[in-house]
Amino acid sequence: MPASQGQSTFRTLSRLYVYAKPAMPRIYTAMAVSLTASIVSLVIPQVLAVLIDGPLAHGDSSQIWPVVLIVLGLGVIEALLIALRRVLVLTPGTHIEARMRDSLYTHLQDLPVAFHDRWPSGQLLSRAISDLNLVRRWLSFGIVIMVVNVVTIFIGFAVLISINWVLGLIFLVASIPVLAYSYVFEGRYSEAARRSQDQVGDLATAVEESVHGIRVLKAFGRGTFALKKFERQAEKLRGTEIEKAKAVASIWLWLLLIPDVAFAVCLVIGVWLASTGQTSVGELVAFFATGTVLLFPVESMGYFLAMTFDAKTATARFFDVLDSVNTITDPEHPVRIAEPRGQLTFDDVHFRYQDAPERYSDLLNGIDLVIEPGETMALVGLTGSGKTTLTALTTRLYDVDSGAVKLDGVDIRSLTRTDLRTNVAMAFEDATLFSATVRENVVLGRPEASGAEVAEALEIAQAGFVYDLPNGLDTRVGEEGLSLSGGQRQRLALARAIAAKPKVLVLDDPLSALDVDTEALVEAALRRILASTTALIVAHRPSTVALADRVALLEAGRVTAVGTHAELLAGNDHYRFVISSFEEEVPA
Ligand SMILES: Nc1ncnc2c1ncn2[C@@H]1O[C@H](COP(=O)(O)OP(=O)(O)OP(=O)(O)O)[C@@H](O)[C@H]1O
Repeated sequence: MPASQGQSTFRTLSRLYVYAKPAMPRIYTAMAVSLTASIVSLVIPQVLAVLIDGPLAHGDSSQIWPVVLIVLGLGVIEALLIALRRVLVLTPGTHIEARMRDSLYTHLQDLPVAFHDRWPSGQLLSRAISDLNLVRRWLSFGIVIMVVNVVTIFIGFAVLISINWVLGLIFLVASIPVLAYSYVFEGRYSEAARRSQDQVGDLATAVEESVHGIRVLKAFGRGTFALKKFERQAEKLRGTEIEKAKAVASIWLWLLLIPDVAFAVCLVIGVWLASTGQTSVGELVAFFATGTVLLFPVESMGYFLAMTFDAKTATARFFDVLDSVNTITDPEHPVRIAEPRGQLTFDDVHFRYQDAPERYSDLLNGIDLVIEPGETMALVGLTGSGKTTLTALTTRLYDVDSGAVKLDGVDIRSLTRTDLRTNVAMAFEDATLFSATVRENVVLGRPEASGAEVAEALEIAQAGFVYDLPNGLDTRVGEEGLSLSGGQRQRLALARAIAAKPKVLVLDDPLSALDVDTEALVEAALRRILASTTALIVAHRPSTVALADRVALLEAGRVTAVGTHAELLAGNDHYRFVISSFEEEVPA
């Protein structure tokens, strides 16, 4: 259970203060304006009492119209104040929502990959969209009306008691079961609200997954399977929403019933008091008119309590993400490598994924490897041996558990992440492109790259096809580059890594989706830049191994052999075994 879940409503909601602070003057003003409107509405019955007990009782018709005009004037003032309240809270609410969304997005960008491994995207999406929407509605509407309602109810009770303390006390006693039920309601509703918001996140994940994997689902005819899964989740959410609605309905029942019963009791006693001359008709009318004014604040309390608990759980879910600590941060006193040479060293590196079973030894269990400046090292190993994981350590997508990865002898944790990632660029097998232009995608790692550098990177990656796109480099590629083929996406991702002009290039099987001819062309062009760049290339194909000066063999969490391809082929059984699992033969 997230820590925030056990916290009180007040404590959770008070955490919004940091975001709401700039808007607080307007929110306080809105409360004051709204409270004035409520007080005006409470004054109207008093004026009516004066009208009934004065001009009406004495048959003084000349005094009736001025009093009627006062009532009308008060009504107009109340309406204007309510309109002003709306104007006051509308804009600050949207600003707060935008600020919270910005900080959520910034934090998500900053959090390490390990966080994103654990959190389904739909849960993050629902927090960024629907939860923040709930918080905005509460801050710009719910909290103002809640506070004003509570104050109005207190003032109203005081007025009722001042008009007639016997009848007033009956109302006061009637409020006790309402308060008790509100307490029960909090527990019941808050729990369901949290469940519902979590289920919205699960549903968003299901939609995201099925849209993302639409080709696979269609190709395997598994659309019905996805639909059934979606329906089950949607049905679960519907059940929770009904539970919430039932909880609200039951508190509404009490909030409607109890004041009505109190009204009926007061009516009987009030008529008796008036008939025995213990109170005037005017007082009685004022009492019931005031009671009627109080009905809305009392009856709407169920709605606003539900809104408050929705906002509380939404706030808790927001802070669940924001409280997630980023363990991969910049050092307090970063080291700068004045002139990076590009030597990459793995020094007794240990690493395991957080969710790996304890009985497993470390996935990387003491890696020692030195890649000299300008050297191209191929990394070879059986599938699942940890090659991709090893490459991810070079840019601190994950941090080592012990040992160190070093750039020019400096522990990469001593560099700022920006410095590190400027010096080390990666291209992944699964090439992700963003919904932006081709150019924007290519210069992602180095926005200042010149036109000539972009053209060179595209040429090396054999990505000349971009010039044939409708708007050339300015063509927007679709979400994740889905409008391009796998091989085209890989070539753009490779061009992106090359355009970053790093000292160290880390390529995780970057040519796997290319046909043999294109791969040969890319390799020939790559050789040119690899001559001056340190490179670590995960190889699944003999042709990729052929690019390398030396090959490192990853076996059981360690680098068990380093040498030229020919040396390893001649003297290492495991290497021969791994190579034999490749599809083609490598020229020795
Ligand atoms: N994000 C993750 N969380 C937990 N375990 C992971 C994660 N990524 C990979 N693993 C596990 O770590 C092991 C090594 O994975 P890795 O992708 O590094 O291997 P690989 O050698 O690159 O494999 P391949 O040659 O198939 O690409 C696998 O058993 C995998 O299940």
